[in-house]
Amino acid sequence: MPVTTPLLKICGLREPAQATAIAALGADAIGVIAVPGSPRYVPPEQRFGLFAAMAAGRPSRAAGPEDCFGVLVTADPGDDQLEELAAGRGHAVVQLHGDESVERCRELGRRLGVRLWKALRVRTPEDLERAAAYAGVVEALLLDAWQPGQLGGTGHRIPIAWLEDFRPPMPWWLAGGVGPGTVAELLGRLRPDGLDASSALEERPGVKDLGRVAALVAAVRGSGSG
Ligand SMILES: O=C(O)c1ccccc1N[C@@H]1O[C@H](COP(=O)(O)O)[C@@H](O)[C@H]1O
Repeated sequence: MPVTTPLLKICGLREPAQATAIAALGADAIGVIAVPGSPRYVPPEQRFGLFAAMAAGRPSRAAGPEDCFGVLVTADPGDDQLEELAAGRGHAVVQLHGDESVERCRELGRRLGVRLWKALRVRTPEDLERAAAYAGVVEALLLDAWQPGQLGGTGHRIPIAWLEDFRPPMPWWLAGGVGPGTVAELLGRLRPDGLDASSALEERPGVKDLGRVAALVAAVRGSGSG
């Protein structure tokens, strides 16, 4: 049976030139961090420039299903932040990386008018049982490793064995320590719809090593026949 190649998101960019280069290398999405306190935080007034730079690097220069799209990463946003997260600011998706309940996700979906992904930070295998409740409320789930005192961008991995039987009723992305050195093992054992990579590709927080990004794109594209 043919194996579908997962989509690839490169997260935590801060420089427009990197957004252009990474879209041109063939990433399916880029992520921009809107979580204050993160070393990858980008203030609201700089985000549109990053997504516009990404669009300039798209192979076809026209948005289509196969083109690179923008993801804005937030965590437990308050109502005073909704304006900066809403549609029309260059991103197609808002990734909710905090402790957002199903009800809060439903409300945010109504108020933001963008596609939503819910990140679950997985501390134990039982945490995976929370996934199904988000079906029909968000477009996709993203699994990341739980770490004390940090929301994301930690480089820590979820044990693969916990995920081998994970079949949520919606698309799912795998994050946490994804890089060119780990992708073969991941895709040999798991079938996520997408992979999300950040700190394993970095020279320093927010600055990617483009050689490592290219190696990851090649490894993911070489992983399947679909
Ligand atoms: O990257 C950050 O600094 C960050 C801060 C707050 C919430 C999420 C964040 N990043 C997300 O973390 C995962 C995994 O990153 P890594 O590959 O393990 O470094 C990814 O989904 C980022 O979107």
